[in-house]
Amino acid sequence: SSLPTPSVTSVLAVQKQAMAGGAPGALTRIDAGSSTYRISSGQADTATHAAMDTGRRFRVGSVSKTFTTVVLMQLVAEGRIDLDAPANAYLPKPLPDDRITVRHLLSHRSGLWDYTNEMFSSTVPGFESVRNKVFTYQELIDRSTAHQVNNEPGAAYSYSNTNFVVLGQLIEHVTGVPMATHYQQRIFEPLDLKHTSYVHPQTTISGSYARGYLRQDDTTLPLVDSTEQTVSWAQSAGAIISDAADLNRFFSSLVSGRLVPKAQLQDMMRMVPVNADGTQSYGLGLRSRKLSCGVTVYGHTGTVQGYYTYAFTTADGKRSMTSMANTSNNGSVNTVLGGTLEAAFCGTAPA
Ligand SMILES: CC1(C)S[C@@H]2[C@H](NC(=O)CCCC[C@H](NC(=O)C[NH3+])C(=O)[O-])C(=O)N2[C@H]1C(=O)[O-]
Repeated sequence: SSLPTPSVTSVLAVQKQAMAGGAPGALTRIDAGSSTYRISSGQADTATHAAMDTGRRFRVGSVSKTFTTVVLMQLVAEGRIDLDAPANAYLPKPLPDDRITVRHLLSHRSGLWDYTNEMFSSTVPGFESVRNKVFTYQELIDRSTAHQVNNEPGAAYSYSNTNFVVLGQLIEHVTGVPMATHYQQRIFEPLDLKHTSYVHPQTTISGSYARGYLRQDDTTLPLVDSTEQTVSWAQSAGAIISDAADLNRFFSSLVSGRLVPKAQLQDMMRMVPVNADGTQSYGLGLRSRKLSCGVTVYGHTGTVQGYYTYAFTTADGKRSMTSMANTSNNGSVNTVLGGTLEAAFCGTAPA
């Protein structure tokens, strides 16, 4: 492709910066045509000092939202769900506003309040209070609807985990099939994503994986090992486990039309700017970022206790990158890690 060669030196510099900022380790995998770049730094386990390596699995957080969107859009293509119908037409218990459509949920324009704002207002106590809990979708939705909405349906973009918890409930209510089965049969098996799983509410990660470390709000205190958790607070909004190779294959397959028909893919990739300079946009369960070299990449980011993830691909799927740092509650590390996008797609060094 006409893209500049990825800069391994720059990826390494970004990962070293992330570690200087407090991440025990980081990994980046770039798949560019027939070339694969595997770059890892630091530790996957700070107790055993096991080295990070790009083959390790990790919790992907909100990258899960794109997987949930693929399931939903397949059901749209099958004529079972209408994007512009009220979500209440498909739910067991109505949302407070009949005007909220399925499309509003997928584009974070429903206005539904994000219950994690309250759940994690105090980072480690919040995490410790839910890490072994199992929630129903309805319990999470009820936490949201106890609060005022952020905006009228469709009136603004306001990112909310609630939207994708409602979508998980909606898909299960319409089909009578659990999300785990949809993910497995509609995505993981067809794409042969051998290292991707949805094991909610199991707390452990199987195979080779990186441990995750949550920074405390009092940053002078030691990191908290947050690896084992149910992620029941997120489920269809954030509970998938994967690795870099599988995420690269998922996003390149998505944009190459292997997961949803053209009409649905076009719907997903119809982007609305969500930041001041228009370099970041959101479509349906999908982010895009316009990079310094003029390339726009499509994918999603993830933040779950102990793990930051960037997973993006070019519009033609010919180059994909996944980058992960095994810490969270550390905004500067998250921002620094985003520099791998410029290194991978523009071949440039971090600013
Ligand atoms: C929009 C985001 C950033 S937040 C959303 C989702 N992750 C969460 O909602 C987790 C929030 C708490 C995580 C925790 N932080 C605190 O507890 C702070 N008090 C930490 O850093 O581990 C995800 O993933 N999305 C990211 C996304 O889409 O990129």
